[in-house]
Amino acid sequence: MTKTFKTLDDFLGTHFIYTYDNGWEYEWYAKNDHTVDYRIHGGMVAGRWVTDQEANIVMLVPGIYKVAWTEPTGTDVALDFVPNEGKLNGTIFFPKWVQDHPEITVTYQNEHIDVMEAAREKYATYPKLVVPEFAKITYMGDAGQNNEDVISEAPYPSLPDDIRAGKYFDANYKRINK
Ligand SMILES: C=Cc1ccc(O)cc1
Repeated sequence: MTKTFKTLDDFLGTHFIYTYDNGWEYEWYAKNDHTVDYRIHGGMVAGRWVTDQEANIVMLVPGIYKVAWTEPTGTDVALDFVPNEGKLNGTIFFPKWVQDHPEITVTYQNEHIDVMEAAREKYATYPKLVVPEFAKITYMGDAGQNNEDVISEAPYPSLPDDIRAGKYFDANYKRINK
């Protein structure tokens, strides 16, 4: 993708893969102006994936976007995308229980909201683990808004490479092997 991002509309519908400087690899999709989907390929909670997470998404100045949300786990996230420079800055605020029991969150969260809510009541919230990192964007795709094919299956090891190699989506940004 070679476009220059100028407006909020340029950002909405964009699909990203990026690697944080701590080595954690994430895939994230701006599904529409209040919704995000993501998959986690590397790091403390690799294997976790989420669709239809409500988020606040704004453009700060042309081409720079801020996204923030709070999750059923109690994890809070703030991302600042600078796609024209191929980078972002993310801060994740993990409750203590996610640091202590990351495996509970490694699932398709949408089917286990009750498990997340029970864990956040049962285990400790504090002290939180704050992870502020820059990331380099390794893939950008124009998926269009509300595309349910973008984040539609569990992460597996070659998935980011398959996407980057153009083997995962067809010309209409639909999954090839569904
Ligand atoms: C905890 C979710 C999350 C999603 C994307 C990202 O870049 C950081 C955190």
